[in-house]
Amino acid sequence: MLIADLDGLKTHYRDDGDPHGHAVVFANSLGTDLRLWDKVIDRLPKSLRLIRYDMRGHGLTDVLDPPYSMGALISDAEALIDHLGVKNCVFVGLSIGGLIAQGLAVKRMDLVRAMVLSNTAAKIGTVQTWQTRIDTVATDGFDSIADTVMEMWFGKEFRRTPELSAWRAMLARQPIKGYVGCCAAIAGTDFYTTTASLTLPTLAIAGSEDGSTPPDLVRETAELIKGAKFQLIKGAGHVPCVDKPEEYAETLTTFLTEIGHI
Ligand SMILES: O=C(O)CCC(=O)CC(=O)O
Repeated sequence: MLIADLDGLKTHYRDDGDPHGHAVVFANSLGTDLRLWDKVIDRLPKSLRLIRYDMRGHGLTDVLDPPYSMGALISDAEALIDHLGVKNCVFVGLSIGGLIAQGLAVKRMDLVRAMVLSNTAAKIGTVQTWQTRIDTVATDGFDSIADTVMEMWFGKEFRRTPELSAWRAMLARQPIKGYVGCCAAIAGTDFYTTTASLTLPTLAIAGSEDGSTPPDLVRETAELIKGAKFQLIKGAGHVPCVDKPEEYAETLTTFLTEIGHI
């Protein structure tokens, strides 16, 4: 098991593939851990260096008291990448991970040469919707939101499979402090202006059945960035790396090839 001590924050990560290969760094969505990427990593060329981590308050990474700021989540990603001696990675961020990608690309152009904004936007939800989520989870726990969240996370077809219960369990087993801490970070983030200043190669991915960041919202963010590509995965929900992993890996591989990362 790999743990990096990032200025006191013990961060759980995995570093797979070729240690000398071009690096791809993956950042998770809210309420998930790094297993989110298992099916995609298995389908990517092993000539790549494939790094994924549990963000603060999630998985096996330290849980600090909430609230968290988006700046802190971006600094955590930055510190891990520096710790691993990586430069010029492609940063793949899903939902809150995509907010981290946008912030990191603005802050550290030397670390990020291209980004994949998966099921994300420059701004997700409103302060009010996130405050309601924080209050509900803090008072009633994950059972009060889990069924609704599963409908947002996965396309209809996948929700009929037995695997759904495992993802529901992953959500329910996240530390509540970590989850609400990250909800607060999303609530306070609006990257419209800074993301519009970005010029790095960008691929935006949306799921046609995404109930959290619907395709039009993802497309609107892609359109802020000159030259960004947009790919819709049909039948996928908010986490297409889980419910449509073949299509996701293929889309990612095509992009990595186009930009000369493979
Ligand atoms: O998935 C995320 O990182 C946050 C966006 C969201 O609304 C998904 C959810 O509600 O679980």
